[in-house]
Amino acid sequence: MKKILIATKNKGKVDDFRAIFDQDRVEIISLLDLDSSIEDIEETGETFSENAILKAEGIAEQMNLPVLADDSGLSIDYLDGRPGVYSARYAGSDKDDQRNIEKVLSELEGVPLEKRGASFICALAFAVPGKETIVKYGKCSGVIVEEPIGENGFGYDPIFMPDGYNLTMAQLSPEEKGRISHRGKALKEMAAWLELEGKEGFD
Ligand SMILES: O=P(O)(O)OP(=O)(O)OP(=O)(O)OC[C@H]1O[C@@H](n2cnc3c(O)ncnc32)[C@H](O)[C@@H]1O
Ligand SMILES: [Mg+2]
Repeated sequence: MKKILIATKNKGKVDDFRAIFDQDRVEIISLLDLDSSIEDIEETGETFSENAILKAEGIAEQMNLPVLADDSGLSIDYLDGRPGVYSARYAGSDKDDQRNIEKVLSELEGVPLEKRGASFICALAFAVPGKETIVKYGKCSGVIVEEPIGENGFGYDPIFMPDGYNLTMAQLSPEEKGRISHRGKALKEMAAWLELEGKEGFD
């Protein structure tokens, strides 16, 4: 079985990737499965793609292995694109999903639904030691609802209702989320590109 290393310490992201890949053919491993001697990569970039490349190349170099990394976040129209690249730490350095959600909801208090448009964005980088890194993107548009609903997923999923759904992302099954999410779309683009180029693909 093929193994893919995802350069993330976010358990929710790892679960998302596991739901997207065919688990009988690909084993997903992440930084959570490796010993902690791996140096943390600082996300010093100003864009999703810069940070995705930093993470993928940083870990690929340390491990001498091909690595996938995603940098992602929520861009809210009414907040001029915030929290954006700062999504993980929007309410503080402890990366607390609950507090991040509360901050967003308080900033949108009283804002009507038609002005609550938002998009999840994902930049996905694939780094192979000694080769040029590839980056692909995915976007999922929707609205920010007024109260958190649902138990699945992670991050801002309970307050994000994707276009065409009457459910929040946290009410969708992991497989359904993978079909429509920013992460699922970026991964599909990446897989298609690797196939097109005749490169060693994922599955
Ligand atoms: O950097 P790694 O270790 O991968 O983990 P992270 O959580 O710090 O990941 P990012 O730097 O890419 O920040 C992404 C944040 O954007 C939000 N986010 C991204 N994708 C999401 C999704 O599918 N559902 C809900 N929130 C998401 C969530 O708050 C994430 O913590
Ligand atoms: Mg991060």
